[in-house]
Amino acid sequence: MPPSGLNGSQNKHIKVGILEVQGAFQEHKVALMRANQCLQTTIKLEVMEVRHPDHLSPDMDGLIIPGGESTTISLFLKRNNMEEPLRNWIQTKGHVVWGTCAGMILLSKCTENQKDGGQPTKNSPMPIELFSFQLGMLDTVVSRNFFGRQVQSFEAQVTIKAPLLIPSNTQTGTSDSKCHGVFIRAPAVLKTTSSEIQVLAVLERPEQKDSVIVAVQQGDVIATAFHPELTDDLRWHSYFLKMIEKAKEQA
Ligand SMILES: NC(=O)CC[C@H](N)C(=O)O
Repeated sequence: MPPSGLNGSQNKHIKVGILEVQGAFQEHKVALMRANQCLQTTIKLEVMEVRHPDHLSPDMDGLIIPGGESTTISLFLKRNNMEEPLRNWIQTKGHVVWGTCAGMILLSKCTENQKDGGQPTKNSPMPIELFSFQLGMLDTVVSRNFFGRQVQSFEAQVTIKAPLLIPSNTQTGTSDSKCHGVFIRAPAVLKTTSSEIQVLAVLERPEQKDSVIVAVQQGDVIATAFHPELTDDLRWHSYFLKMIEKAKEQA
């Protein structure tokens, strides 16, 4: 009998889309495939590119919004008439979405440090169609470029605050409560604005004597300010696949 990492996973088919506009979409794809192998399921995982409204098919189960530049990504989505289809797709029961870095910004309801062409202000002279938008799926206030400019990008240990629910017999990374975080001109969550938000990870900064929220979950939506796809630790991709399986069972 094949080992089953996920309950009742035999012969299932999961489709995951990756928004392929900018960022490490190839790395996300490889990590998803490896995570699925490591979970030792018999789930058939299909990874598909998402660049057009027609790609947002109702039978796609999960979507990753990779990093990049959130204004550019949102303008791409707008110009390709993907804003509403994407919102509708995310809000459909059983669909799971994960935003990394710029993806976290796009998923958040509120953003600080928005650049020109970002969120509309009352007296702005720019035509409205040039404004970027946010999907508003997370009750969070996110600060763009929270840690500084590109040259201030860094790598650091992140403290995981929630069990990532990975079976201990898999090779999906260490089982301790830390993971390696790659922060590239990363955002951070300044504030959570509802009790539905679960903090998944924080970055402890002893020098500043604070701890910054860098990963959150609200229902079937997760967001990480850092880039697990750029490390060998597959726990986040495994967690995402498990969320999909659970959402599929409940849908
Ligand atoms: N690595 C990233 O995705 C960076 C995000 C970028 N700083 C933004 O504001 O959109």
